[in-house]
Amino acid sequence: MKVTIVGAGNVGATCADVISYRGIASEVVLLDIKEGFAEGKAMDIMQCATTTGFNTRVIGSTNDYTKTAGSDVVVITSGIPRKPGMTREELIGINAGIVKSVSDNVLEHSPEAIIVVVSNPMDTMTYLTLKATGLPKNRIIGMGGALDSSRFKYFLSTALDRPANDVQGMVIGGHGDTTMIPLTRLASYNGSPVSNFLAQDVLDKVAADTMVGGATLTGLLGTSAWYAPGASVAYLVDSILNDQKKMIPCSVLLEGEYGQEDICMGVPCLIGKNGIEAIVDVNLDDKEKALFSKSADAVRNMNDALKSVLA
Ligand SMILES: NC(=O)C1=CN([C@@H]2O[C@H](COP(=O)(O)OP(=O)(O)OC[C@H]3O[C@@H](n4cnc5c(N)ncnc54)[C@H](O)[C@@H]3O)[C@@H](O)[C@H]2O)C=CC1
Ligand SMILES: O=C([O-])CC(=O)C(=O)O
Repeated sequence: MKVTIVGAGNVGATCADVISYRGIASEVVLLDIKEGFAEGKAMDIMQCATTTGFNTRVIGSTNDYTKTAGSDVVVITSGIPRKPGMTREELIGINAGIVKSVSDNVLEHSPEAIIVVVSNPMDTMTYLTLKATGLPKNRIIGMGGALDSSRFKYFLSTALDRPANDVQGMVIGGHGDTTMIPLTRLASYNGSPVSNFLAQDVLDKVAADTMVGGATLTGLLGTSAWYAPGASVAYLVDSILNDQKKMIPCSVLLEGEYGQEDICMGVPCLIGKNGIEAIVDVNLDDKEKALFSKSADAVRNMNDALKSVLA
């Protein structure tokens, strides 16, 4: 199976590293516009093959899309990341043009590919890719909820002082500092509601920390995070290529689901060889439904900025 990652920066290269290390795909192509950069990242990763023991072939390409031909999955991580103090939404002016031209190029050489959109603002970039390519909704998947949920489980596990892998939980809604919805009511510690173990004020803090998880890391690192984002993309790609049908919150076109139309936002999806194979209804309560609707208003507002790009 072949995966192309466009944008060999922090997130793209980490994703390639995790995919190869875990043997998720037989071939990974890293592509970037910076001369020699993707080739360098690919060579560096390949020089781990004998020490970490993998057989994936990773190659780099400076903007030559012929090398990406026949990819099963294409991941778009090209574009600028935010700096401390910025929101993801401020990236739209530069990233919209990049994501649109990249999606045109990848489809020319991999017309059957499933596209995973990572560049921010991710929900709007997913909507842009869907509208610009005209592909069916199952083939355009926005990655954000997998990462936000892993952060949610991290903060829950820290509050519980128990291992993160014993914690279950999901974040839906927009992938933004104010639009994420950590589903605290449904989160569990090995099947028991987390509210059996944590007081409401602690749960509220876990939710608040999750929502600004990306901003906190951006403040600490000077640019946005890459280890958990890259690993989250690899987790999603694994479920596609190996037809695992995992339930992962992803940004997908909503056509009435969760009360929304003509918008891409994070909802729980079954992810398999056809991409988005189903959207799962988790029965939100009235308070969660109100948060989802408020989040949709903000994402829709951002999508309005695409009018000139899509014209
Ligand atoms: N959806 C999510 O959960 C997350 C999204 N992101 C987003 O992912 C994007 C990438 O972040 P980083 O890897 O940290 O940035 P980075 O700056 O390290 O890498 C971006 C790469 O894209 C390349 N690039 C720019 N224009 C290109 C084009 N037209 N074709 C090919 N390559 C091009 C650049 O040369 C650069 O190497 C950002 O927009 C960031 O906000 C980051 C983390 C999580
Ligand atoms: O925070 C950012 O800008 C990058 C991102 O989406 C994340 O790490 O969640």
